[in-house]
Amino acid sequence: MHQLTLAEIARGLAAKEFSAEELTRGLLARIHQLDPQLNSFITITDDLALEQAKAADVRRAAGEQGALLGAPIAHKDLFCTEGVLTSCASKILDGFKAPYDATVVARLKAAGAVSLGKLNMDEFAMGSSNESSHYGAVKNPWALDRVPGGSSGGSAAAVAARLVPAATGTDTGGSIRQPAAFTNLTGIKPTYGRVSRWGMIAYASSLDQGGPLARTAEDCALMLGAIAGFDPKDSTSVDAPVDDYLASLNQPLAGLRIGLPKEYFGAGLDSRIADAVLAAVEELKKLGATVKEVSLPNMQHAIPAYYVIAPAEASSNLSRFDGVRFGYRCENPQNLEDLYKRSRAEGFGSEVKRRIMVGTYALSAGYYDAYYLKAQKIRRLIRNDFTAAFAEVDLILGPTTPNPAWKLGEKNNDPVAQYLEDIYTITANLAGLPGLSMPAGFVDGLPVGVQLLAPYFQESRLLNVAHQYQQATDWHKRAPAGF
Ligand SMILES: NC(=O)C[C@H](N)C(=O)O
Repeated sequence: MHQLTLAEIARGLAAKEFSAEELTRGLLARIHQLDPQLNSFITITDDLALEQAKAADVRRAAGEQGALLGAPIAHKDLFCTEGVLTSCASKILDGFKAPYDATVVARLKAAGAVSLGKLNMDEFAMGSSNESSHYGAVKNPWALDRVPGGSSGGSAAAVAARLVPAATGTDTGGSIRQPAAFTNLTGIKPTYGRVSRWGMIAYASSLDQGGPLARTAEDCALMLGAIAGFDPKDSTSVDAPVDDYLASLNQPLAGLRIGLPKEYFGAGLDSRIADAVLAAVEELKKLGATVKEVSLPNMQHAIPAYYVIAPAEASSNLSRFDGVRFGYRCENPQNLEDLYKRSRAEGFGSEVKRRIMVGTYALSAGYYDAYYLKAQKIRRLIRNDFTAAFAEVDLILGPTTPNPAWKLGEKNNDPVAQYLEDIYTITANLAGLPGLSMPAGFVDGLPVGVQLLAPYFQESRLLNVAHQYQQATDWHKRAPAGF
């Protein structure tokens, strides 16, 4: 049963081929058996999952029919889950049980999805390799000596290893798309404002967006349909109707205009990844798409701008972790200042501290204009580049990452080397655009991702193109050996 996609599970449950309880028991056993190799789960909620599965079976027996009713999923550990440990993979939140559900969690719960637990990640979502977690690094099921990507590395590893058919993730600078690329999954970062951030522990609030990681575009469509939509509890949530993502999957691609930004195929890109991406373009041409070159001239400034804005917002957001209100508190504080200082010094890991310091510096008097304000101006230029490109094409296509998954530990001593790996994903966050990564081949047995970017709120277009591509190819069906 673990081989089934979310959509296949939905059909199987509807046809009463198996019950939610059977499915849940099977997957929980699989997680206990196989996850010690991967470390993708921080918390496995066996009892709660079985309770939810039984409740879903009761609802179905009473005539309810929702596609996700009884479907197993799991959540990145930065979504608040009522009564369940929510750590953001940080020692500072060790032992913290959220008092309420994030909107994303609540919506999936209401749809009847069964949560199997909480997934490992980079601490506070800061990282591209899932090595900064307080609970240890996550391993890539395609090569256990390699990183699964980050920060949603636990979500990616668990879904790729068939421990759960789909999972939530969040994407501030690529954290859904890059791990999806490294593990042969499909992942979509929706338009900023499409999915509620309520109850999602904030990293960089003007960039963060939640979304699904799954094995197919169809599964992403199913899950996104359940979590997208206006939420009055998130002031940045957009009050616009949600498309029927499943309904548009089967639209033909004839006449689709694809733009290949020349900056996405320049220096730094592994030529074997370039070849795989161009082969995907050929496949899309066969399906009726036309292709032309476009330009995003300000892309070269994206990494410096992102790595000023994201730490600046993080330094503000993370000030709430003071040793008083949540999670970890140092022993024997001598006074209030000592309590703050030591709780934070002992509770945060080194990458988080680095970003708090960079961000505080960038926002400090005298430097604000030179760094933060300038980065915001670059952000506008990047957005303008996309607006100009989308006047000519419907979709932008390129590699998701410049290189395949690297070895565990390889980039640990050089944070900038790791930041540079985000080159193709962060522009979508800076501009607020939706982006999707889909499997498109292998390099030395390691998965390669193709990234698709669309204008605001055109998630249905991204899912449609990825689904059509997946009807014509089978890269996404390949499973890592041993899982
Ligand atoms: N959170 C993300 O989207 C990952 C990005 N590499 C970062 O560290 O900020």
